[in-house]
Amino acid sequence: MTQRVAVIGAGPSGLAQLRAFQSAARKGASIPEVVCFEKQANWGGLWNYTWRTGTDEHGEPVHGSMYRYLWTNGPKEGLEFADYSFEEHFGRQIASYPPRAVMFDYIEGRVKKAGVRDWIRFSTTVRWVEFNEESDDFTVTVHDLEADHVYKERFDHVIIASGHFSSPNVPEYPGFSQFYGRIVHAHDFRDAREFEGQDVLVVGSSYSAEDVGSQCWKYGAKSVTSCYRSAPMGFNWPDNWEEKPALVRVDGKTAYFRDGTSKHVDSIILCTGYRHHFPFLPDDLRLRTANRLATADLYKGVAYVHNPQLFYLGMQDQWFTFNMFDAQAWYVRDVILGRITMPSDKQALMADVAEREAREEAEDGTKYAILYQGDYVKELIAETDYPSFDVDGACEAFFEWKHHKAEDIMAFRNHSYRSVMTGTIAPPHHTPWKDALDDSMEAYLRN
Ligand SMILES: Cc1cc2nc3c(=O)[nH]c(=O)nc-3n(C[C@H](O)[C@H](O)[C@H](O)COP(=O)(O)OP(=O)(O)OC[C@H]3O[C@@H](n4cnc5c(N)ncnc54)[C@H](O)[C@@H]3O)c2cc1C
Repeated sequence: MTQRVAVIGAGPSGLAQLRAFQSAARKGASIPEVVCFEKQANWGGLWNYTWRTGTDEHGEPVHGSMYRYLWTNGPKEGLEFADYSFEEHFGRQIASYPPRAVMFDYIEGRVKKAGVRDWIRFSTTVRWVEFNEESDDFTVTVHDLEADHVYKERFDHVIIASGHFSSPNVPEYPGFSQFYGRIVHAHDFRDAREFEGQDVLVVGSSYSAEDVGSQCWKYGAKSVTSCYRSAPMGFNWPDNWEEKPALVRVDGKTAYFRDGTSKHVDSIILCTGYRHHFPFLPDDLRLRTANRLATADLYKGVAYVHNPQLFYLGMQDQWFTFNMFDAQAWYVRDVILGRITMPSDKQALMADVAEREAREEAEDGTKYAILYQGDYVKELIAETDYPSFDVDGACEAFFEWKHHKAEDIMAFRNHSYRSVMTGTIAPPHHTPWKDALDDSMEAYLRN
């Protein structure tokens, strides 16, 4: 009987999985029946932008965490698909930090070409997955949101590609319930113009804090204050941006910090991260991991050690994104197709995880993390027919990116880098940082 594979989510990871199976089929392999369940009405995951916050048109939690004027944070040269370059998609090289509409178009271009849209059941949320010991397969319960119909199907393998930047981590601080400005998590941040003329407090010190704070500043906030738990971001911020140690409490519209200082604030944006959240999984199948390079309990970063018929994609802290998801998806495909044999003994699977964790813990620092993930991508692609690409070149692009941010955090997106697929250098782009209200693809490509 034909094997059946369920893929949960049609974001960049889930789409990588569909493309992996399609490319094997195109080369003549016999592949399982692949069904992808996507709760949104379109593909693209986080890159499928929505203005909505809270709940969607079906009353489901909104998945999107991206905002109106989001430009890629890292250079596109680090994430380019090895089987579908930006040049192939746009017919020419484009600048290194595209706005999200351009990224969506690029993501969509590859899967449109692959012709896998009809493998996806849109507006269909996975409600529950359980493993059947006797039949050695899974029962997946889904809700067709348009028809408002719940049904179950059986699958031999389940691949979780539901992302981990959608369920916000929302801390509580004394005085929040009395604060009479707006308190919003980055998950619900959509348009920086809302904060024009305001004193904005950004809680956190990672990418969200950096970019959301920068957006507020660029779109006219009166001042930005960011606060950190362990270390400041340390960039050369503009005059009206101040970094402070941890927030302790708020009183009225005054925020108090660990060093005893205080600041008037009109709005508070919590850039306090996300949780790995799988409300559709029972305890025995549910990944419990921090956002780290070596996820807990995943052999080769993908196969769930407690049930190796279950896979997770893209659960790592992400330096590499799209091409790492591809490397993982091709690996998972080849395990399912029987081209790769994983150890059958659980101890061996767990030993692999322990080794990865030990390596991650041996050293730290950004450069190390980038190299670590680069090595991981190399390791996986060496085992499959995913087109090999210049992973070291991608690491170089990330190093240059870090360097350019340290030089000028507000203008680092004006730099361009060399494509690791085609070798051409991206044209320069002058991101209009003060007034980039036209972030459409047309405006970008005109540049
Ligand atoms: C604000 C922000 C900015 C970012 N900027 C960049 C950037 O500049 N460059 C970069 O490379 N990466 C960036 N990322 C990282 C981003 O996580 C990845 O680019 C990518 O979107 C991850 O793909 P994914 O498929 O793993 O997850 P997602 O994109 O989150 O897609 C998961 C999909 O699963 C679906 N899903 C979830 N639960 C269910 C369910 N129960 N049933 C059915 N479907 C379900 C969702 O609807 C969604 O479509 C950013 C992330 C955020 C939050």
